[in-house]
Amino acid sequence: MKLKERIAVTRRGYRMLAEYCPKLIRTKVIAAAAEALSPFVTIWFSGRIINEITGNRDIGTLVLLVLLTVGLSFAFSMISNALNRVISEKESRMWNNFDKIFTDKQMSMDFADLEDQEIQKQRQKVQENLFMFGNGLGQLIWDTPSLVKMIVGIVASVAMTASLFAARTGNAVLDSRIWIAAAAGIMVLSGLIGARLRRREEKVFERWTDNAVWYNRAFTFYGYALYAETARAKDVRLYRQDRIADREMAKMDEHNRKSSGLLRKMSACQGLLELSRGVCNALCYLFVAAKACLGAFAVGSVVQYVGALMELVKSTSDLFFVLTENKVYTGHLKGLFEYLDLPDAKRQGTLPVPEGGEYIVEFQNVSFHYPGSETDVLKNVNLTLRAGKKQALVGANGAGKTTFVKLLCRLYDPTEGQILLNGTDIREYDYDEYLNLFSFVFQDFKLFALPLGENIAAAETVDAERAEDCIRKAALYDRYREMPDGLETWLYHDLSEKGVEISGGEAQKIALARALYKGSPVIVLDEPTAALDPIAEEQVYAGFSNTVGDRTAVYISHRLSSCRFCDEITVFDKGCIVQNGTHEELLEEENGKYKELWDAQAKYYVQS
Ligand SMILES: Nc1ncnc2c1ncn2[C@@H]1O[C@H](COP(=O)(O)OP(=O)(O)OP(=O)(O)O)[C@@H](O)[C@H]1O
Repeated sequence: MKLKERIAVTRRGYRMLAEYCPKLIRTKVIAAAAEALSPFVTIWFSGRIINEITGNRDIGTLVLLVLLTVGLSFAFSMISNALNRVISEKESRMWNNFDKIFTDKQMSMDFADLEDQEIQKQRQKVQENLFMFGNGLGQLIWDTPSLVKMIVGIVASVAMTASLFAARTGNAVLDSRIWIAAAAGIMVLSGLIGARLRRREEKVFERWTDNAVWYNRAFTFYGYALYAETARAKDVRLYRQDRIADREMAKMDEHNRKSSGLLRKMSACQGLLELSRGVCNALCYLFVAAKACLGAFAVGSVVQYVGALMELVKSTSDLFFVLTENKVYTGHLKGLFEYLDLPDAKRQGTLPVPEGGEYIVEFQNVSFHYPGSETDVLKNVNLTLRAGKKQALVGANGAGKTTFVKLLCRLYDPTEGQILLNGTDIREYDYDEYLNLFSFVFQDFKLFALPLGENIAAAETVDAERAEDCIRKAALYDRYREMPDGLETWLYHDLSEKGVEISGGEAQKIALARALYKGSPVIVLDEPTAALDPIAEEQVYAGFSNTVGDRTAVYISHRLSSCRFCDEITVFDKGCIVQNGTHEELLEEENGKYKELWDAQAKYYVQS
């Protein structure tokens, strides 16, 4: 990456940190500057105290020096403690804040992208890099204060060692100015070695993480999700799927064994870096000791010079390291930004949805295939949903009914043709406003481990009267009355010990109540009564017209008898619409698909 781009990426990283972790970097920078200055105070005053003891031995000066040393160290440590408290409080929220970056993106990204394997791999890689290793934003947070420490360290140690080179011993070799250049050269060299090793380390790391992405995902699934999630744990026990999990975990052990070789290489790099620093330190010691032996300065100054030179070696080598690190973390940040910048096609529309009035949705020659597949699951579909119309969609499994609904709510866009709302392509409307027109109950709906009322209102504030009305319409009232805390009753035990477990049918009724509560002009129900017992189903249908009122309703069901109340029934077969009409009209079509489906079901209800 070119320097200009690295600067731009780093700046964007700082902007993102300011947005998601406000004031964290600023506080860390101040704490780092205080921390960096603190050892120099001790080094400088220690030198002065030793010189005083070995020189004038003036008690007053000694007491003053000791008091200043202790007082300043105390002041620095108080400042550090106060700042560190603020930092740890902010850092404790940091990972949650990072998590929010990903949840924000996942909420706004196109639904189709959530299923796209490549995009999911991309997300997993940047997420694991950040959360497992702190790469990218984490490095930026840690490296910025380190950079400040180094700069302060270099400036302070140069200031404290300047007199070392000026001090005369009378020996031409030791007094030569060449030592300044030599010291600078050795430090730069040590820094360059450090930087080179860091690049090597990063290359090894890259190879390791490339392989690790899949294994981490598999590890979470086979090592945790399979056993911990009750929905899966049941089947795992009944079908002994733990044996498959054991086999896959054994493969992962093999991968980890290979990775440990790479990790060994990484620690070898670290060892070499320490060695180069050690050599530099030894040379510094020799130089200062030689000058002191020849009487260039008092013993106390040895402490000052050695301490300051060591800080200089460390800071210079760290500075190179951090500058190299910038190449590394800007690479990780770039990966993060590429993921965050994936276009959200659904959110390009800006037209406001007309308020009130009648909504007519029209599918015009719509065909669709899922991302990554070439097979059209909807083929040239034409259908109009008029305001107030009760529309049923029926057909065999896999005929394309749910896919039709997914296009209606723009989880996906048609691959051919268009969908119009009051004559305008739905892609032109503001996405959130468009979605507000619909209430959905999908087959695979999900409720949350939250109070019942919040589940129904999909919000923290619940209109109790309205919620209870919807509960009644969804035939849940009897069960609701048994719930210990009414609308405050928590569902499931995940987050509350007092939570109630609910059956599949009860969950479906709650999902139905949630759709009714939203009160949108169009309600879409994908097999809303599949899990209901016959009496509850009858209750829902008996009140259905009343419930739906003059709203448009799209209704998918395999129980054809429950579609009879609809104004129009559309029959799907292999992605095409093959019939349209009322129940009676469709039954008259002797060789029609509808009659075939109807007869297949009806024979079980006819007494023999
Ligand atoms: N996310 C997906 N990716 C790829 N193909 C999919 C996806 N979802 C569904 N399909 C395929 O699209 C076809 C239509 O599925 P759809 O769920 O629309 O049928 P359906 O009529 O609602 O069926 P059912 O009555 O079983 O609910 C099926 O062949 C299915 O395998």
